[in-house]
Amino acid sequence: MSAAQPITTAGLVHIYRSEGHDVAALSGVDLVVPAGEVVGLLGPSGSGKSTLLALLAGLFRPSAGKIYVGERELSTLPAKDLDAYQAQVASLMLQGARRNLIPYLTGRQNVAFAQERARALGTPVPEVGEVLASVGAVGFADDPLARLSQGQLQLLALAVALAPAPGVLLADEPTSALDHVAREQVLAAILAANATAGTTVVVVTHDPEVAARLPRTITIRDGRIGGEGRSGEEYAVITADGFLPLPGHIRNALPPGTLVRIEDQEGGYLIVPQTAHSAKLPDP
Ligand SMILES: Nc1ncnc2c1ncn2[C@@H]1O[C@H](COP(=O)(O)OP(=O)(O)OP(=O)(O)O)[C@@H](O)[C@H]1O
Repeated sequence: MSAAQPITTAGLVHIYRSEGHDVAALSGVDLVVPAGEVVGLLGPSGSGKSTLLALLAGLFRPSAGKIYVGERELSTLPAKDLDAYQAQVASLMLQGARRNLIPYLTGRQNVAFAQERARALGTPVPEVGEVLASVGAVGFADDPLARLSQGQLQLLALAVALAPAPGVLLADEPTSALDHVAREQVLAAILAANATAGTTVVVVTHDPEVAARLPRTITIRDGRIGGEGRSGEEYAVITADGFLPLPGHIRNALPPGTLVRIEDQEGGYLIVPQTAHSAKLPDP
């Protein structure tokens, strides 16, 4: 069982190196998630959300930058400690329930199996029945997985992720491809894990209704933090090196290369694009 952990990333960069070309998936992410917070990660397809989640889970190392989870710094953590981190501290729920479940085991057996590494490391883990009850999966925990609905499988995938009572839950699209009722059950179970155990939660979602239920959302755009939502209000976020990503609709109006003046205003700042008139140099 692990206490809730704060997460901080500094200048996080990830480049996938493949034959012929490299892909920069993350290009400088500065993220702060206090211990016990629930945060939604939003953003267009290919913007880098899954890559960020995988790096936070310690699946691979970043190309540059730092990832702090509690006292640990993941980019330089020895392999043995990274293994213990994955077993005891951070649980990753991959997109697609079945990718988190061993198909020939029941839900109950899957949860027990998911606790083995933590047990072997001497970490106390909750009773299997307790984990299943916490997500509302007791009624179908002994059925063959092949007989279960998509929503039931997703609840079991969540139970597997919560099996070692992690301090951090990282969930990639946990409500995609679910009907309304199942989506509510999965979301409620995630929020309950946060409320009862204080688990820090980072959840990737494309679903605006799910995003609206989260207290804070972060939008990733082109491998950077492009904006934050707080209680339905959207904000742009200034990066550590002083850059200000423009919201999408303003980006369309101000193409790359546009010159703007930043003017002090009462209570704020005004961005004034250069016009043909304002660009005219004064007569000598
Ligand atoms: N294993 C890989 N090898 C090469 N490029 C990759 C790999 N995984 C992801 N990418 C590329 O990295 C970029 C970010 O991908 P990522 O999957 O992190 O985005 P995403 O926001 O999670 O997308 P989606 O919402 O579609 O899941 C994309 O351009 C993607 O094509």
